[in-house]
Amino acid sequence: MSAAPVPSNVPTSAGSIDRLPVSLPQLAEKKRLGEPIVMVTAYDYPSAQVAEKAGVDVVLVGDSGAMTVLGYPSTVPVSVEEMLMLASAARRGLRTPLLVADLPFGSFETSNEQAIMTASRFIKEAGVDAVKIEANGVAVERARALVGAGIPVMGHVGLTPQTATALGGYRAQGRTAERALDVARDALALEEAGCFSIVFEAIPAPVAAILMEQMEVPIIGIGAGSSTDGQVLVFHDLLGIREGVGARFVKRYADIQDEMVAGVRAYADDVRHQRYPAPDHTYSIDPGELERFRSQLG
Ligand SMILES: Nc1nc(=O)c2c([nH]1)NC[C@@H]1CN(c3ccc(C(=O)N[C@@H](CCC(=O)O)C(=O)O)cc3)CN21
Ligand SMILES: CC(C)C(=O)C(=O)O
Ligand SMILES: [Mg+2]
Repeated sequence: MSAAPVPSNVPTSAGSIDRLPVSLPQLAEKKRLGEPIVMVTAYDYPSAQVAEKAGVDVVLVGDSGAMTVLGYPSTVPVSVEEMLMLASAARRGLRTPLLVADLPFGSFETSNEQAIMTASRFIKEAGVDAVKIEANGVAVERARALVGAGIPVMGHVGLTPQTATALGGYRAQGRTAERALDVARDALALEEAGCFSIVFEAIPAPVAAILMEQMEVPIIGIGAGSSTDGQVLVFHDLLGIREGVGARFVKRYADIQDEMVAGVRAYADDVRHQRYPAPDHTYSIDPGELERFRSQLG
């Protein structure tokens, strides 16, 4: 008996029944045991495969992909359709890590219904395990609604790039007592709303450390010091695939852009000097067939 055809909108590796992703309880257990949680972004099939092979715990299809792979000047313009394409591609390259996708700006703020409809698309069409939303005036209510609908939600506080204009640009947050209290309120409210984990982005390390005393869910930091339960970095930043965003939290572990430029330059050089293609790179044809072809062509 042959299997029924898979509808084109069903992610084939995504929902695969033999997949055993990192679970939410496993992340909570890592926090309890003090084992750091490793998260990295990925935006396509090869970057997801790299994250998988490197053995990370969580992969984030960040809306930073708006900037790193789509070339937008900020994360704000990226659409749900674009994010779904990135997330679907990442999904096909992953088995084990938990896959989380950012809900893009404008895709969840209007109503709880809009948030659930958007998040459901990420889960059903792209096969993600959870969604992430940035703190804003409505995020707590949306997080509660999403969790109530059975959708795992990661929160994001501190520097929230989707509302960076209101925050004064891509600037560290929580640098006065009042502003640190704002970050604390966001984090505690998102936790109370049912988020299984929260990202702390660009806040002073001592502020994060004090907040950590109160947080019960796993906290993933980026520019929040070493007290958090895990760390996240953008794939293209840590590998040097693009020029950095200039954030002090970026540590570069490779210079892949240099290697990629060198590779393409060597290829261009080979073509221009007729070193490529070599005979090994070409296809043969039976000499008789070739002679018939030549004579019939006229
Ligand atoms: N490639 C990339 N990596 C990221 O980490 C990232 C994105 N894109 N896009 C969305 C946001 C934007 N992010 C950023 C971008 C810049 C700074 C930055 O320049 N920070 C400076 C100024 C700090 C301040 O003035 O307080 C720094 O020194 O860290 C921080 C976070 C983090 N996210
Ligand atoms: C930096 C992480 C937390 C993020 O939100 C993204 O990559 O979009
Ligand atoms: Mg993001």
